[in-house]
Amino acid sequence: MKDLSFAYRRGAEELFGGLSHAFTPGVVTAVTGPSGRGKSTLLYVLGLMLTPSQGRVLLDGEAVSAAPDAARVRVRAHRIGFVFQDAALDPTRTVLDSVIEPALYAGWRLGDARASGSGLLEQMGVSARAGHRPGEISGGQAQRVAVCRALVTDPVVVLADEPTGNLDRDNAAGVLAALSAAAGGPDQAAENPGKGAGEAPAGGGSGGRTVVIATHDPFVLDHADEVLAL
Ligand SMILES: Nc1ncnc2c1ncn2[C@@H]1O[C@H](COP(=O)(O)OP(=O)(O)OP(=O)(O)O)[C@@H](O)[C@H]1O
Repeated sequence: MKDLSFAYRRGAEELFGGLSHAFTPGVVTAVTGPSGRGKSTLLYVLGLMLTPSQGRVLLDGEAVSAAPDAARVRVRAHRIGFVFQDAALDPTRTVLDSVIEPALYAGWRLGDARASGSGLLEQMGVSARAGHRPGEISGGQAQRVAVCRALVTDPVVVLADEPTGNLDRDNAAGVLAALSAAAGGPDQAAENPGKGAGEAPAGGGSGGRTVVIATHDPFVLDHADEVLAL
């Protein structure tokens, strides 16, 4: 991101104040800061759901935040995975249907989406819950399912908003290990041997994925490769 600022309304407080940072594939970056400073908003801007009021989001050197709507939608669908706060799974869908939805939206064939989704659920240790609905699984399982959903299209960027927010230490370790494994950097999972941790293969070519986590959680801050304070 380059010189990035965002305001929810014209004349409203500018968040981030012209922030620049190069996120690196294979690296897990934790974004932290006091409540209300704009951690979630920054993730939405990086995820192309909000448009910066100043500055740019660049992906492989391309100013994707300034691209026309259709191109932004394509980048979001194919290259970015998002873990929403509190998992935010659709209560009416089964776990597997929730996981494969982004792949179907990105135009994948049903069989390919199911294969990718089932494989991820297996790796994350939640395949036994594939046919259940979110009301029938634990908070830790729901967060791991949300990580599967974010990874199903094999994106190069994974953005996670407070993914360990309401979890105990073991479940937080599991979710963090899954995200570290997704990054595929040198320290992946080895430092975070959480219970039931996933071993999601790193995508995005040999350099792995770029993983950005908005968090207050001291456990995540301790184990992230780098910390960016807002
Ligand atoms: N949709 C919105 N419209 C207007 N203002 C908003 C909107 N969403 C958030 N804000 C405001 O923008 C600021 C940043 O909010 P944001 O949720 O990004 O902060 P945060 O650092 O993630 O906070 P927390 O740690 O409490 O989750 C806050 O002042 C918030 O009230």
